[in-house]
Amino acid sequence: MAPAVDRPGYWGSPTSTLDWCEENYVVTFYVAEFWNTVSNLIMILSPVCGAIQVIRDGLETRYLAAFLGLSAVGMGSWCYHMTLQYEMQLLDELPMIYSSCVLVYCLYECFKHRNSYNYLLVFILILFSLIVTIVYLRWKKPLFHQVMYGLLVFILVLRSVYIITWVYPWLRSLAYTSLGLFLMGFFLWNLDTLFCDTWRGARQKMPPVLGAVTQFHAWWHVLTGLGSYLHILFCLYTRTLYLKYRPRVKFLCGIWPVILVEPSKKL
Ligand SMILES: CCCCCCCC/C=C\CCCCCCCC(=O)N[C@@H](CO)[C@H](O)/C=C/CCCCCCCCCCCCC
Ligand SMILES: [Zn+2]
Repeated sequence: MAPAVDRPGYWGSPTSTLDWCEENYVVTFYVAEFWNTVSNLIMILSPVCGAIQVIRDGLETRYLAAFLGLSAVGMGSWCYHMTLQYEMQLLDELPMIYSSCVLVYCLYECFKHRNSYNYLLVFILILFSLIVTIVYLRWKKPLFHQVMYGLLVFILVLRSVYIITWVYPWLRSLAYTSLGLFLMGFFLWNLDTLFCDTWRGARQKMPPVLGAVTQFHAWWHVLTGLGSYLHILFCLYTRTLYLKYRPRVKFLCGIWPVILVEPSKKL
């Protein structure tokens, strides 16, 4: 019998430049990396809930773009891990850059008047996205994408630290929870990549469901999905606080955080 990692499946041989630690086509013939695929559900569905809230409260379109961007990353990532095809990998990785650029815009423009637009920043972010896209299409090095994405995250973290240090210190817990989840996800992403042989060996000795717990790339999806969702809430809270809309965090069903603003204060 061929080793689990070489098992053929519905989508043929992988053409992506990255194949993750999860063994291919083990759970089903139709999904290359089952756990890495289904773990995207949280990244797809939670921002949909945020987007509905933005529409319902008539908030700025940029926040709708931020939530839908995160959902698009989740859908792209679903397609990529399901097929391991290069085109699907691009659907996962490029929207990570675009949606981070949307967040950079939101977070750096949060202390501006309502209905104000910074066309220069829009131009710079579109140019950056275009350059990253063109270079990455020609120079297919995952490290290039990772560095560019890491740079955007770093810019977001810097701005968040500025906001919670100098402007709204009481938003610390939201900002730190978001960052903590994100960094924990990144730590597991590294564990998955660096010690893959160890996890594969361990999984062979475990019952399948327990083995699924060691799919650390899937955990990275869950934790960064949650961290990114909370980060968008942080941006939205900062913005609506600045505009004096009296935002408050409400927990739907007692667990799921959303931002509510006063009905009379809609944009
Ligand atoms: C304060 C928290 C910042 C939150 C940033 C929110 C940015 C939201 C934008 C997009 C959401 C992306 C969510 C992750 C999707 C993961 C999809 C995925 O797994 N893609 C892989 C393929 O499946 C892809 O190849 C993976 C790329 C990983 C890149 C890792 C880069 C690490 C960057 C970490 C930098 C930490 C910097 C900390 C500075 C203090
Ligand atoms: Zn992934």
